[in-house]
Amino acid sequence: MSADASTTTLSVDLGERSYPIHIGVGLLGDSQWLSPYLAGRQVMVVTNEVVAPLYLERFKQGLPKDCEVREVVLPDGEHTKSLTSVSLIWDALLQAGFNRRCTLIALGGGVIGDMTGYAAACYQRGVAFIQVPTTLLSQVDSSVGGKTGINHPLGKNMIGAFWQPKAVLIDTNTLVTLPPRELSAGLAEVIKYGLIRDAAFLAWLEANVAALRALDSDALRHAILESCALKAAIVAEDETEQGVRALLNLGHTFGHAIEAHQGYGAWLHGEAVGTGMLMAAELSRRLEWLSKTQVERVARLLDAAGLPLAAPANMSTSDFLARMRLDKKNIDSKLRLILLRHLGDACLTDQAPPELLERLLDDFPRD
Ligand SMILES: NC(=O)c1ccc[n+]([C@@H]2O[C@H](COP(=O)([O-])OP(=O)(O)OC[C@H]3O[C@@H](n4cnc5c(N)ncnc54)[C@H](O)[C@@H]3O)[C@@H](O)[C@H]2O)c1
Ligand SMILES: O=C(O)C(=O)C[C@@H](O)[C@H](O)[C@H](O)COP(=O)(O)O
Ligand SMILES: [Zn+2]
Repeated sequence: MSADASTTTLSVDLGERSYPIHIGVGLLGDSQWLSPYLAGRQVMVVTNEVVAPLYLERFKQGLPKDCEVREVVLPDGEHTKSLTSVSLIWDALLQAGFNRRCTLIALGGGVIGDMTGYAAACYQRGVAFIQVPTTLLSQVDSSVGGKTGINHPLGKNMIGAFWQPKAVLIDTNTLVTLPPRELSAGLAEVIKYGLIRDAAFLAWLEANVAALRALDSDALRHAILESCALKAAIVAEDETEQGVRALLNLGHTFGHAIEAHQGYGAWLHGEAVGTGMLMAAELSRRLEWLSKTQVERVARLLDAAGLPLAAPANMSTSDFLARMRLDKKNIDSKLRLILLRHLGDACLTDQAPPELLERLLDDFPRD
C-alpha cells in the first residue's frame, strides 16, 4: 500500500493483469491517475443520464489534453443492464472509428461498470477499460475483480466475461450526492465482507454504521479501504471463481432470485443481497452452525444499515427455488449456497438438505 497526502493505492495482484485501486478525495479532476493507461489516446467515457450532469464535465477536465475524448450517456437503472445498452456503446465506438488501442472509462455505479467492462471485453476482441465508480456499492465491490456482464430476463448477470480493468479510480467525494437508499444498498456488500472473512471488521461496522450513513468521511474511507483490500486479496487468489471467490456470493443466490423475480430495479441489488444474507444466516442456524443470538446480530446490523429484513410478499417458496436452480454456482442439479460456519467465516456447500431449505423459504418473513 502506498500513500501521498490523501490518496491510498491498493493493488490487485494478477501477474501481468495486475492493476491499482486509487482511493482518495477529489481524484476525478486530476489527470495524473489515468494518463499512464491512455497510451492509445482514444477515450470513450461511458456514463448515464444521472451521473453525467453531476460529474462528466469535471471528469473530462481531468483527462490529458491530447486525448480524443468521446462519451456515451446511457439511460439509468438496473433494467437497462442489457444487450441494448451495450450495443449503444459498440455503436459509439465504431462511429468514432476507435481502434484496438482505445480505452473505455466507466463513470458511474455498478450498472455502468458491468456494462462498460463487458463492452470492452468484446470490442475488437478486447480493449482496455478503467473503472471510475461513483456509488458506494461500486467503490467497495463491483469496480474490483473483473466480473463484467448484463442481465437476462431469466437471471442476473447471465451473460458476461471476466475482463479486468487497467485501473480503478475511487473519488470518495462522489458519495455526497448519492441518495440514502443507494448508500444503504452499498453497505450490504460492505457487511458481506465482515460476514465472510473478517469478524473484527464486522464488529467495527456495528460500531460505525451510523457514522457511515451520516457520510462521515473517515468512516467511509476506512470501510472502502477494508472492503477493497478484502476483495483484492480474494480475487488475486481466485480470479475466475474456481474456489474461494464464490464466498463473495454470500446472499446472492437468494438475492439474485429476488431481483429477477421482482423485475430488475424494483429491489436494489444491495437490498436483495442484504435480505439474502439474512436468509443464509438463518439457514446456517437451522444447520446448527450459527446461534439465534448470532442471527439476531446480523439482522440488527442490516436493520441499522437501512436494509430490508423480509422477503417480498409476492414470492413463494417455488418462485425462489425456480430462480435459485438457475444460479451460476450450481453444478449438475445440486444447489450450492454460501453459508456461515461462524460470523466472519463462510463456506460454499451443497450439503444443506433440500427440505431444510424449503422450510426456510416457507417460514422466512415476507414484507
Ligand atoms: N461486477 C461485480 O463484481 C459486481 C459486484 C456487485 C454488484 N454488481 C452489480 O452492480 C449493480 C449495482 O450497482 P450500484 O448499486 O452502483 O447501482 P447503479 O449503478 O444502478 O447506481 C445506483 C444509482 O445511483 C446513481 N448514481 C451513481 N453515482 C451517483 C452519485 N455519485 N450521485 C448520485 N447518484 C449516483 C445511478 O445513476 C443509479 O441511479 C448491479 O447490477 C449488480 O449486479 C457487480
Ligand atoms: O466479485 C464477485 O465474485 C462477486 O460475486 C461480487 C458480487 O457482489 C457481485 O454481485 C457479482 O456480480 C455477482 O456475481 P455472479 O457471478 O453471481 O453474477
Ligand atoms: Zn453483489
